[in-house]
Amino acid sequence: MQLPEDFIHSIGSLIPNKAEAFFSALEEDVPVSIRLNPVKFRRNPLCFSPGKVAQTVPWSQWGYYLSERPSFTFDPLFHSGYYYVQEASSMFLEYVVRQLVHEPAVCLDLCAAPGGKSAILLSSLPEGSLVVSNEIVRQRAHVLSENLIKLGQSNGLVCNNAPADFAVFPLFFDIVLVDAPCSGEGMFRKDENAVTEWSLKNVQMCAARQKDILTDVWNALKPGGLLIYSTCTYNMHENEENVRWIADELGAEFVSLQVGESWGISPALMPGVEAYRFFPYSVRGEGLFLSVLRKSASEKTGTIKNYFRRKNKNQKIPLLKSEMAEYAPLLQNPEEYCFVEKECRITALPHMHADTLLLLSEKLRVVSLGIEIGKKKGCDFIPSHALAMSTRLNPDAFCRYETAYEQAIAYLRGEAFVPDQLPSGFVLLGYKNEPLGFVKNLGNRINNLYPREWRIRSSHLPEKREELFSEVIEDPAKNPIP
Ligand SMILES: C[S@@+](CC[C@H](N)C(=O)[O-])C[C@H]1O[C@@H](n2cnc3c(N)ncnc32)[C@H](O)[C@@H]1O
Repeated sequence: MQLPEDFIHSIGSLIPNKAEAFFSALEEDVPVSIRLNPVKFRRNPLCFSPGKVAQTVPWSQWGYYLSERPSFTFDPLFHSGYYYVQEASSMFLEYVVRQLVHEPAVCLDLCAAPGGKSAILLSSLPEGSLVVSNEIVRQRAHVLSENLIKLGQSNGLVCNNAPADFAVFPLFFDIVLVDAPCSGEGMFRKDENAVTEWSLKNVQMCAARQKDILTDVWNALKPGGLLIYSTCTYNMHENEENVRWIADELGAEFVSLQVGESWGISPALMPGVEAYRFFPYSVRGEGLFLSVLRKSASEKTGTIKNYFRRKNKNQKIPLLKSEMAEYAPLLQNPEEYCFVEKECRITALPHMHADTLLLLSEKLRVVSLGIEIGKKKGCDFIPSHALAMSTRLNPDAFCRYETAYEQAIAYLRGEAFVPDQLPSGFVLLGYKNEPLGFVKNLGNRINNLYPREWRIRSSHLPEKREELFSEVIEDPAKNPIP
């Protein structure tokens, strides 16, 4: 790897005693890891195929290092949201959440695409929490939405806004995660572009932009709320200097975490700063910096209740309680949801978050929220892919058809799907018992309803079909499933 001279010098002064170990670690292979989707796993516990898993990720209950990189594109379970391909260091957020958050929280993931950290928040925050996943770049916001829809949770909202847009929600969020856009030094091993785009000037530009982002969103955090700040870079300008600045200028105190001694996590490199650093010479993962700060509780208090006194005069999305009966059978525990309609699309919102979600929808550019149930088309109702992915789908609402591997791949490619015997009407296809999506059997033809933009585009199949999961428990004791 050809590293910029200035970067070599900056690492030399950042970690003089470890620089050599650092540069040799950069020449090593990138570890491959996945994080199981707990909600889908609990519902349908499958076993890893023998030899696929090398080790568990110590700071994550659901993270696994794989023994080699499989072709994820050709694994139907990847498309059904059974797991998320995620770099191991970033799974540390799961540990942070488990250690610090014990009450349901309203959480903003400000820089969320492609969605790895939102996936963790959605599955690790206490039951009853709500996660707003925001991404400023429109196209990336759609990728974010796709990734989160596959996870099948109903307690989320995906939006496409600038950090300053959250100024209309003063003191609203219990937790704000800023996984900031950065100079990406921690990704050099994974991403050659990160190396070519790096410069000292870019580091300064990133550090200044991070401060702007933090300033813009700060007022949206409740007094006493948690700010989790992270980057995937090593230099102090984007890390310790920025969190020191948050503590001093914005008014916050550092929150300490107890971390496992054998995990290889390093402390902050600046006195008086509490942070957790992941270097590739001591941790199996890429570079990560993470620090948690608690906003001073002394600021004037405002609670979410205040919002609801002022809001709802111009409610744009009518609640459709009267039509609930029609959609209720599609969900398990339908009494926990209300149904809303906008532009012929029906969405189920958890009752406990409906007011908050509707309030947020008034001010933000929403990409997706709750569970999109389906679309009205003339007299027809077409179930949406989000319903197929949802863990709240009533398993008895649709006829199901279990596909063979080749059929599953053909379906995910958007090809015509011709099984032997398929019930008529909407049918939910599955693979290894995990829903893949809907088809509509019209008798003379079968419509493939898998979203066009999400299809597998590659036309070849890998020579060897090596699946990550098998249903067969050959020796349960040997399968490292939690
Ligand atoms: C490190 S990535 C986030 C990764 C994500 N949290 C995850 O775990 O998958 C940073 C994100 O910030 C977005 N971004 C870039 N400029 C931004 C800005 N000025 N304000 C907010 N977000 C920005 C990028 O588009 C990118 O998606």
